[in-house]
Amino acid sequence: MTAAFTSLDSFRAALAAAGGADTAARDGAAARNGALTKPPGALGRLEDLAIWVAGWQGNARPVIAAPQIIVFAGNHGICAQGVSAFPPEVTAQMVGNFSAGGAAINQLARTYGATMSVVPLELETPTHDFTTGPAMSEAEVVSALRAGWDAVARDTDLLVVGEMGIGNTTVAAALGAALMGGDPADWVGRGSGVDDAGVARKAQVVAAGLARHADVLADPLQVLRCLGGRELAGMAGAIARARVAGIPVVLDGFICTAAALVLDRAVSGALDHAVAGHVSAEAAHGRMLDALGKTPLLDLGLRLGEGSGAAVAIGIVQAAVACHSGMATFEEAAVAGKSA
Ligand SMILES: O=C(O)c1ccc[n+]([C@@H]2O[C@H](COP(=O)([O-])O)[C@@H](O)[C@H]2O)c1
Ligand SMILES: Cc1cc2nc[nH]c2cc1C
Repeated sequence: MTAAFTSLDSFRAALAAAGGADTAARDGAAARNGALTKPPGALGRLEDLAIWVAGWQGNARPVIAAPQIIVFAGNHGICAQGVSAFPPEVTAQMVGNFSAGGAAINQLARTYGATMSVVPLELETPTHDFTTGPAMSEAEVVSALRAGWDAVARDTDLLVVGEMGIGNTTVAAALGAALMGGDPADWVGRGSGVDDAGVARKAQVVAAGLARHADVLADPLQVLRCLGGRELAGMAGAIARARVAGIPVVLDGFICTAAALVLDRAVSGALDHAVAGHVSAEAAHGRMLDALGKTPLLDLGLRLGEGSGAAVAIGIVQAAVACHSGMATFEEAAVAGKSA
């Protein structure tokens, strides 16, 4: 699926042109849900999830036969400022681990029958330190958006995007602060394990980035370019592609949601095709999900990234769809309906 955009403006236009869910399929699924052999509402949020998938798949009896997980990787100039507990080489080393099948996300992909691919984005060329200049040029951010767009397979029926990028919790915090406002200190956390001094450094770096790029804060795609990272742009490109293609998406943790937030702020309704798979232990994630009006499916204390929380939530969506599409109706099973 080759991307139809070559600039941030044409990316925004492609996203804005996306259609909505198929209301006939959604209404059909709601009617079917009401006829299934269970007390009304007894499957709770699973019922809403199945109807939501039906709308985006355009099928009142949806299936999840081809879930896809894509892990984007990128490196960050701000790592030189001591914002992570791990050295930046770990990003490329983990890409090797993903390719060899040794990471958590490999095991989760296999567990839920999802295909998994990893997309390293110029790891040997970290983004520019955003405290001294824009993280990326327009050509660089568009290239990463296109890599994400093109990575979505044609037959995908449920998409998870994840990331690997030492330093990227500081990037996500900068995006959160830029797009939602508030004190930089409230957006930063321990990430992959920094101490109190590291958390304080992260807050200073975010504050410096906001001051340096004050002139672009009103434009979400320029915020992505100036304060973001390649793996976040890759995720944003893939989520946007899914929106245009009508593929439902499960969002992962803090970094994935920050990338998604950019789309929501750039084009209203851009995340109508997305649910929140989980809430991360990184405290600011919950605030971001609240702002997006998304209630996470899981709260397991995860703070790994890689798409791991969303991958576990694939199982929940599969369960919802299996019940919806596989259950008998009261009539088919000759079960008496509610008497009063
Ligand atoms: O997904 C999350 O909510 C999450 C929370 C904390 C850390 N991470 C992962 O840890 C890395 C970033 O942590 P850090 O401390 O280097 O900014 C990056 O590879 C993320 O995938 C991910
Ligand atoms: C080892 C390691 C694995 C990861 N997976 C996602 N982010 C990560 C960060 C680190 C440090």
